[in-house]
This record gives sequence, C-alpha cells and structure tokens, in this order.
Amino acid sequence: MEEGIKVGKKAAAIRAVDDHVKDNQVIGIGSGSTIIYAIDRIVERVKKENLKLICVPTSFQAEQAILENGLSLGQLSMYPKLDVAIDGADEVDASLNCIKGGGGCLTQEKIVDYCARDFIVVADERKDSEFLGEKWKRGLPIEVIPMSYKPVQLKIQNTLGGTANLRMAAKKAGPVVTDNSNFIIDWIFDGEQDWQKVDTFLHSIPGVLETGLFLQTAKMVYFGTVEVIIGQIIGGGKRKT
Ligand SMILES: O=C[C@H](O)[C@H](O)[C@H](O)COP(=O)(O)O
Repeated sequence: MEEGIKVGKKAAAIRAVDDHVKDNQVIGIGSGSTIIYAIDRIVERVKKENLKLICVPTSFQAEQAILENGLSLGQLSMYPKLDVAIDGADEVDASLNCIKGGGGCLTQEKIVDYCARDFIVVADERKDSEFLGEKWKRGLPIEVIPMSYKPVQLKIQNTLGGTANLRMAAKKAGPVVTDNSNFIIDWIFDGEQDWQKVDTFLHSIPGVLETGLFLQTAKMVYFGTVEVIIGQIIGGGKRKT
C-alpha cells in the first residue's frame, strides 16, 4: 500500500478514536485495513489511560484483532447496545451513505454498526465521493445464501442491469465464503442510482441476506489525508480540519 494512503488511514483512525472513545464504553470494532490503525490507537489509550472498554467485533478479523491485542471481547447477546462503532468503508457519498463489504464483512458489520448510538467511519481520502460509484468501481457487495446465487444474479441483472458477479476467492478454488458461510455477489452498476429503492429491491429477493449499502447511518466520517483530516457531520454538511 502506498505510504501516503497508510498515513491517511492512520490519521483518520487516530482522530476518530480520540474524538469518540471514552472510558466505560462498549465499542463496535469494524473490519478492513483502516480499522487496524484504530485498534492500535485504542490499545495505546487503554494502556495509557487505563480505559475500561468492551469491544464487540464485526467479523472474524475484528475478533482476532481484539483478542490478539488483549482487549476485552464482548458479544451482542451480552451488549446489544453500543456507545460507538468505528468502521471503514469502501466509498462514502456527500450525504455520508456508504458502500461497505469490499472485504466481505458487510452483514456482521451492519448488525453491529446498527446497534451503536454513534456509527463513525474512518477512511482515506480516496473513499470521499460525491455519489456512490463515482470512484469505487468494484461494485456493490451483496451477501447471498449459496444455493440462491444464480437466480439472485439473474434477477439483479434483468431488473437493474449491470453485471452481478459471484466473487471468486484469490487463494482458494471457487467463490469467496463469508464469515457466515455465504457467498458474495458484486453488482457492477453504471451511473447514479436511487439507493433506497435499490436496497429495498435487493432485500426483496429470496436468498439475499444483506447488502453493503449503509444508508443514512453514519454519524460522522473521518477522511484522512497526508496533511489534514476532514470530518463531515451528517445533516449540516459541516467540515472541520
Ligand atoms: O468488508 C469489509 C469492510 O466493509 C471494510 O470496512 C471496507 O471494505 C473498508 O476496508 P479498508 O479499510 O481496508 O479500505
């Protein structure tokens, strides 16, 4: 990964943790490469400030990171209400709607992030778009029950157009299998969409478990660049550096 991108991810993660993580909180820990920097910062602060935190994972990756870093692991069954969830995103539009699931963790992320009072996104500046699909060209991730993948692909293509690709694994023969033992379809679309409609349609197809559309849920997004951090607050469209 390019050094400037890493710096951006780290800067965004540090600022988000410092602004939103406080003592005695239950925190959702997202997935992906950016969240690793947030975990590092949480670990630093737990040691330095003796913070008492419960960390709820959004994926197998997050759970491993929580355990390997000696943080306190919690589950939604014990902690169904979270104070804050910090997570990455593949793209964020001007209204803070996100596409997530580039790493295949969308369903657990959506469940955990939804349980948080404040859902905070951390990303490098490449993810900052006016509309979804402007920069992210790998499509909308959709988690499906394995036996349904073919009819779901056809239904999506026939109704919405574009291409619905079954995501294939890189180091295994066959498809990517999610943490929930399902498949991922990436819907490659063209141009701007009515995302609320698309999401409702996708959820109406038998076999679709969840989509990577996180609409109107992020409270704040931190985009990190080498030089500055830009925070956006939903509604007011405020930016701060
Ligand atoms: O499934 C993966 C997650 O939605 C990630 O949060 C998302 O792909 C962003 O990952 P990264 O921080 O590596 O860009």
